Amino acid sequence: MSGFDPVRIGIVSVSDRASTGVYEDKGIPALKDWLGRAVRNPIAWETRLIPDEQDGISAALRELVDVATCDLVLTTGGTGPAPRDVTPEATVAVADKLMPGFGEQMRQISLNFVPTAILSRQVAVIRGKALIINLPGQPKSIAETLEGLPQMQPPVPGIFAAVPYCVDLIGGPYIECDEAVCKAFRPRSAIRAKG
Ligand SMILES: Nc1ncnc2c1ncn2[C@@H]1O[C@H](COP(=O)(O)OP(=O)(O)OP(=O)(O)O)[C@@H](O)[C@H]1O
Ligand SMILES: Nc1nc2c(c(=O)[nH]1)N[C@H]1C(S)=C(S)[C@@H](COP(=O)(O)O)O[C@H]1N2
Repeated sequence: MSGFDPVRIGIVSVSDRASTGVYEDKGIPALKDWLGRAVRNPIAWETRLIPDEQDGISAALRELVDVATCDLVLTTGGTGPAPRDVTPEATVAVADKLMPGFGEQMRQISLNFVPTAILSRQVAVIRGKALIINLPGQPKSIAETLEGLPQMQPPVPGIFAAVPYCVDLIGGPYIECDEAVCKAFRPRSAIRAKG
């Protein structure tokens, strides 16, 4: 027994071209790589590679939360202004609650990497006992937004620092991070004593 709660994580790569084989999907591997390094809990993965279709994206999110019982779902792609970029609309359509701070913080972080950061309309929402977060489609933006720039002065925290406590608050598993990758923050009263 590892002593860590098991966590079920859904990953949705939204890309017309990757889902039809025009290019290889790099979104799912990039998310698995970063999360696999950052999260110490045993992870059960649910992955989906789908085109930029609003109803299909919403259906995948509903299925991952309601049927596959994911605690956390991350999407990548389809957050921009192009006509087929509809991931934020599909995500809001399945929301019980909006969590605007995630999108605000991601755009701030991304401005340190690209001047076009504000073109991402990414959102985060709660559905049931799951947190759903949109990330941009550029595979490199995954580590950029999740990890931030902890070495910078002053440090820019990545958005994943707030994910474990958010998941606590909605009744999910106690997520623990490898501090070398991500310094998660919880108020002292919420930190679980080591068993
Ligand atoms: N799943 C993916 N795998 C590999 N590269 C990707 C992926 N998604 C996006 N990219 C890269 O990031 C760029 C910007 O992503 P964006 O989501 O805007 O793609 P897009 O232009 O809408 O095309 P598509 O939906 O066909 O991936 C793409 O042009 C592509 O180079
Ligand atoms: N961290 C980060 N954020 C980023 C980018 C990036 O390369 N890195 N690309 C930007 C660009 S160019 C666009 S158009 C928007 C939307 O991207 P998407 O449509 O691929 O989701 O994300 C923006 N946010």
